[in-house]
Amino acid sequence: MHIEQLQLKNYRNYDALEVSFENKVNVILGQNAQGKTNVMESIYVLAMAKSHRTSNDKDLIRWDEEYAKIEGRVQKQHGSLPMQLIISKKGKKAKCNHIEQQKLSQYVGNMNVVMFAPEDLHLVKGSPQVRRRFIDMEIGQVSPVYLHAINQYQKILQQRNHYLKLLQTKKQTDHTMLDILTEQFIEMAAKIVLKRFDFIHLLEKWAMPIHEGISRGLETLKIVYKPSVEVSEEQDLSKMISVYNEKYLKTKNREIDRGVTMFGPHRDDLLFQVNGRDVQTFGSQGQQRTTALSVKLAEIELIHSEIGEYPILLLDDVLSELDDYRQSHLLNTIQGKVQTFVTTTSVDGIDHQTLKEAAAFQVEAGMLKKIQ
Ligand SMILES: Nc1ncnc2c1ncn2[C@@H]1O[C@H](COP(=O)(O)OP(=O)(O)OP(=O)(O)O)[C@@H](O)[C@H]1O
Repeated sequence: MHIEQLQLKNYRNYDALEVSFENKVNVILGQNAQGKTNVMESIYVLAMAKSHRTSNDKDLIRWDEEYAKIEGRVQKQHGSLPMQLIISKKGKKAKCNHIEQQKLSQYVGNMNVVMFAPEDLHLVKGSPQVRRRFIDMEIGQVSPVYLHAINQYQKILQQRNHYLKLLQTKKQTDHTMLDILTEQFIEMAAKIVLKRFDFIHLLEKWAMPIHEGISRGLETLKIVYKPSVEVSEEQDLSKMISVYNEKYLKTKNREIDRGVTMFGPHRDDLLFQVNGRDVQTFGSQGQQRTTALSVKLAEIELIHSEIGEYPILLLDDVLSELDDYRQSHLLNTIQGKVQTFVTTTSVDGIDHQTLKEAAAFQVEAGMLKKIQ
């Protein structure tokens, strides 16, 4: 799939923008703080209804304005798909094919993107929260059911935490409500973790050969899902639920003491191993970069295998961060099959045929113009 046209209104430092892109590599050139990342972010937000760099939607609205609007026309195998997202201080409204979507979980997934930005290096060395967010966003793109489950889980988790606080502060003494909430919580937890096991399995399947290629056959990548409870990939839903129930009984008193939920997918993590060792702890900078790059490239293939179309790739400020070999590997992989956006302050040092044939745009103070 590819985005043919993008329109912005009051988005970050863009007052109004209307631009057509090409179904190949689109290079967005500009000095610092001119609006390169903002364009990339707007494409990401149009697809995911969430930013990759802020959890506060209001940040996306141009200062002193009431709302921001992103519109795009996405060309897919089965035709053209207009997408629209309006972000106001009251919330978000999403339209797909001119029809308002009641649930954002139904909207997300119609347009698929993979973003690779400097922050993605945190995927390996950052906190578990970064990796959980990555898993949820990526599964959500290919499975609206999962996105819905995650939203439900967050709601139950909040209610459960609230009730645990009441028990902790003795404003409540009856445990019946906690048992009811826990039953719902555990069912959602088990469903989410089952889906995550499947996803990680697939991601590893795609990432392993890619990583081997980038490391010239020297490194074997493994991706391991680390649950906060002793559940495993081999278990079915009912077995998992019983493992969670045992955990609940064991930790119930401590949870009440602390007033917070102490187990569940919101506490799980992901481990990347190269040649049997944890990359986060033992990996060199280079190995961490290769791992992040392999995972991103694997995501592209995974989305393609799940939905039958390649997603749009957004490379924000990362190309110049990669050495020549990794740069070439990346550009060779996407060449001719993935619509790609690349931001950079200068094309010096990026010497690849794909970029020489790219469409180029110049950004200056929130204005974007095609230059070639
Ligand atoms: N809500 C907003 N309203 C108006 N301007 C904003 C808003 N949010 C950010 N900006 C401004 O947008 C400008 C451009 O930001 P952007 O992150 O796109 O820069 P960039 O071109 O990617 O730069 P760099 O190369 O340094 O990453 C910044 O000057 C910032 O102050």
